[in-house]
Amino acid sequence: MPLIAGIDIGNATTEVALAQDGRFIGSGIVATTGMKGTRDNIAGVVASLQQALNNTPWSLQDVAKICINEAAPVIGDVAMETITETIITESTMIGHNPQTPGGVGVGMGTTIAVEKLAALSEDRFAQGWIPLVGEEMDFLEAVWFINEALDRGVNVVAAILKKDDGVLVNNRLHRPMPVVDEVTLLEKVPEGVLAAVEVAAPGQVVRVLSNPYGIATFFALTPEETQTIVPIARALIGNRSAVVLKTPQGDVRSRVIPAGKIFIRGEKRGGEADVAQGAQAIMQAMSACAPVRDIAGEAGTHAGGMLERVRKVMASLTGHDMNTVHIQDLLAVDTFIPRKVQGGIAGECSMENAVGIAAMVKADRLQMQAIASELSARLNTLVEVGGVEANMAVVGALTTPGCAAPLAILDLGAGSTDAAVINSDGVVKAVHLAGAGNMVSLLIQTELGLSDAFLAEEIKKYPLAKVESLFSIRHENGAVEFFREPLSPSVFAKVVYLKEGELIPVDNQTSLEKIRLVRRQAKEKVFVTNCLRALRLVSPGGSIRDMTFVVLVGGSSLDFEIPQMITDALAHYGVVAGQGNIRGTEGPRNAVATGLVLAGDAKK
Ligand SMILES: Nc1ncnc2c1ncn2[C@@H]1O[C@H](COP(=O)(O)OP(=O)(O)OP(=O)(O)O)[C@@H](O)[C@H]1O
Ligand SMILES: [Mg+2]
Repeated sequence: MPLIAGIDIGNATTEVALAQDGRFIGSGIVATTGMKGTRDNIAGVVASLQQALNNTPWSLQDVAKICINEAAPVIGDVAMETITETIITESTMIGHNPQTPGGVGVGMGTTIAVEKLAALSEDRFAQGWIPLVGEEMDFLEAVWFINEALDRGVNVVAAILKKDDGVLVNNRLHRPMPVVDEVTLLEKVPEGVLAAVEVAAPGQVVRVLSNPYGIATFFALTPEETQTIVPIARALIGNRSAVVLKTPQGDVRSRVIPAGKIFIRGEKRGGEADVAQGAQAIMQAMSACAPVRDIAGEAGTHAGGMLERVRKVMASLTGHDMNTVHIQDLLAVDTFIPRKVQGGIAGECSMENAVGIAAMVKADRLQMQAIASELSARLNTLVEVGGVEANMAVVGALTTPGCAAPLAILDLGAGSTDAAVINSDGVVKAVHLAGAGNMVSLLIQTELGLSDAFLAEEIKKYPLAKVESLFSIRHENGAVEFFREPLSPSVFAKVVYLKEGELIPVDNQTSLEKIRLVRRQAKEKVFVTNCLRALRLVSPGGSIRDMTFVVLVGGSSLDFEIPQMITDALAHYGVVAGQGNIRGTEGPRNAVATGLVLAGDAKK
């Protein structure tokens, strides 16, 4: 009864396939412990193996041989290079999304402390006035000041409040006007300067102040001055309310931070790319240098710092010298990050251009050998480093009913996207590329400005809906679903995701459409790009058209939309893609672990 176990240590999960006399008898899956390819993985390996054994009469002592994968970790995908930044050196705008601005419309006038309205001389009544209300003042008192001024004929056109009383104030005014509230740094708003205040109707966004020519019209700006306020207008796009102040010293600009260069050393040629040129330039340089040996960043820049960090983390975890850690692949994607506008008055954010990068470290056979020996000593069994993941994945994928060589596979994991082709003689060609599920979650998290990585992971995995009434929801595809029992008031009017029949609210002010768009784009940017890139590299003739069938395996092929996206993209090349079903029972999971067992068995 010799038992043999194949164990796939992944960036996210450690999977086990367990076989006895050439027959599979169990599987296990647990979250990977520690960084892939390091000693910390052992705890997860043991737990996963134990799980696979749980449904069998055997125990750890009965396992005669274990085959582990040659693991190449993907790290550094947390690094985002900001390439633009909006800086306001003088207080020149307020553009935020308070929950409750009051009124609607645009008002243009001079700022004044609310209590000073009473002291205005009559000849100044007609010019527009915008009172500033600090936190020490009760809203009723502020209303009294404004109404009293209006009654005397003072032309009050808008108001700016520190506290969140916008609606309370507006409801009591004798004349409707835009009221912006929650301006936390109100004391930084100078008195006696020209200002424009805009509040959009509920469900709408500001139109006048998010348009540079709109601002130029109000302040009678010259073409040169209009140039300098473009960043303000850009930062105000999508807000419900906005204030633009004209201060003589106002100095707003969008500047490009030197993001630095990336140097690529290929087997045949080297190349470089400027991070500020965006993802496309980087990926072009990458493909020109394929196959890549190592990647470095320019010293003293963001890019350099990021790639060196990757090397450093790996070196410290494996106890090797930094110079021996090679970065073998990198995926760059264009993205946006909400960044605090420097000099803003109400905690404004502006979406800045950025490049997200996932970097993969070359698998280190010696390191894997060390893990194998330690595991061997611990379990008192034979442990072998079985083989390269993608090669094993093909072997595993071939257990899918209806599959036979020649065949191509795509293993969509957490850290890497792997591809392999096997021809009719059984010869395998494989690649291992950086960027997969973790990168998608990271893009969702940053583009939606979520503080919580778990929420981003959930948004990636589950479809959205909007709760329209206590008895109905509208799914993201437009379908309406009714319920017999009333829904919980906690989800009312919220955007929710549907997880195993449960409605979970997304407590974020972003609209369903925006979340869906960000989610789908993140998946396309990572998986469609990587799948095409990977298939091109393994295709015998260098063209995706040479392939007919592609089997999708790995955790990310369980996604509710990624397989369709890839099928669609490959259909243009006449390639048919479908989800694998490993051993006819495991779905797209367990391919590498199953392949390790089969390869290990064959070696005997
Ligand atoms: N139901 C699901 N829908 C969408 N994505 C999913 C689902 N289940 C798992 N995933 C994603 O699959 C990924 C994990 O896949 P897998 O376990 O194959 O990776 P791994 O082998 O650990 O990583 P790698 O091969 O890169 O080392 C994670 O990014 C996870 O978010
Ligand atoms: Mg994997």
